[in-house]
Amino acid sequence: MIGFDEASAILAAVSERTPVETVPIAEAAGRVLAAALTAALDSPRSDVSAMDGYAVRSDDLSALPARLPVDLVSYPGGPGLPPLGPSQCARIFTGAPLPPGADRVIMQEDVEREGDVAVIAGPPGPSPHVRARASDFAAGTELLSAGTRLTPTAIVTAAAADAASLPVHGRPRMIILGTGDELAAPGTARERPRAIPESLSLGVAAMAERWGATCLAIRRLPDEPATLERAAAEALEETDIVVVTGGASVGEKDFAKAMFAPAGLELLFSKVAIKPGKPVWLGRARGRLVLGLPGNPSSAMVTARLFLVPLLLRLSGGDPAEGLRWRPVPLGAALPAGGAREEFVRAAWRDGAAEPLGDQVSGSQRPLANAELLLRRPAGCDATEAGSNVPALWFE
Ligand SMILES: Nc1nc2c(c(=O)[nH]1)N[C@H]1C(S)=C(S)[C@@H](COP(=O)(O)OP(=O)(O)OC[C@H]3O[C@@H](n4cnc5c(N)ncnc54)[C@H](O)[C@@H]3O)O[C@H]1N2
Ligand code: MOO
Repeated sequence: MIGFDEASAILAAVSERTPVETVPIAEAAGRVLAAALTAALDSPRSDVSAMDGYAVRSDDLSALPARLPVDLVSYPGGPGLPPLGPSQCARIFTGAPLPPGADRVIMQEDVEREGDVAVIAGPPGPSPHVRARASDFAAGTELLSAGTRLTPTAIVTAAAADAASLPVHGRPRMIILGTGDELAAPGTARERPRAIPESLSLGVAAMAERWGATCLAIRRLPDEPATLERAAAEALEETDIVVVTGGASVGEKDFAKAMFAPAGLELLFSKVAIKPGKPVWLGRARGRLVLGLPGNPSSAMVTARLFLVPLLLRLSGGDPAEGLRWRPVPLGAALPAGGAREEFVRAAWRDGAAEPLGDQVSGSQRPLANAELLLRRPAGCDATEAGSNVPALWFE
């Protein structure tokens, strides 16, 4: 059985990417840029004021107090200004262009007005309060490289470059096939004596959408081979990635892999030495990726976070490692020594520390309500004391 890092490396090496499309910048947030973006203009476009105040020539402040007539006014987006002559000043506002000749701005809090004259009594501070032309970036500069995810902050940079539309990878389209005779749509399980609510696909779909995928459909299927094979073939026609839940193990009705056999399933990995989620598998059929998640709900959500999220990032042109940014967090309560498989402990975030949840049973669903973090514990690790740092991921 391979380990988590090995499985992650196999996953990160898949070559599939969604096609590139050009979308209006207003629709590009969250996507991955498919080409480098260069600035169409300088920023700032000219020397501009960083404060509301008065634009002056430093030479005019050699004798204080300086009494300078306010002969000009400069607003952001206002008309161009004539040069500032000796012993003149300009009223100016934050972001407005400095008139030619001015080289610093005095904040209005440091200026007294006597009618049309500005009186500057004290020496100016060290900052000229000027943002120089192109000091942020110059036209033609590469601001974002291909492969950059357009986060809420990066989209501001892209818009500042004066881009109207952006070439980005498509959102990965996903279909979830939930297998199991016992499964019923939530709200209907009580109508059949041995049915249980099909809970998993909703969590998997929500997680995938959060990470940029579009869930085209959730299909709940009985453990019936012919039906499953038909559903597998159909899903492979329609989507970029198929996620199958349940039927991953060795039971007589575990058909998740078998249902893709007529479509020529090639396994990339099957079974990973992790707890929970050992039966997780990844394959390819008819040129589409297929990810199999175990049916136990906690196992399924853990493996969705650890494998589906990086896979969606990869498909959408991004870096799968973006999805696995482990950060050290202090442990709120001691943990016993690790077992034979690498373990991903569900924890809540309480008072600035990760508090391991009491119920770590992979079939449990109630603890998922409070599972905010996954804590990574290597196989065979020593017991960990409260207060020690452990690597953690947000479980969302
Ligand atoms: N002999 C062995 N038995 C099992 C092994 C093993 O190695 N040898 N592995 C165990 C582990 S670990 C896991 S995890 C489970 C995973 O099994 P399956 O993927 O085949 O899952 P199912 O049997 O279909 O279901 C397990 C459990 O989860 C419930 N379930 C399934 N799908 C859903 C859903 N969409 N929503 C809510 N609940 C769901 C299902 O009713 C079962 O209770 O296998 C162990 N067995
Ligand atoms: O891997 Mo299973 O997920 O331990 O229950």
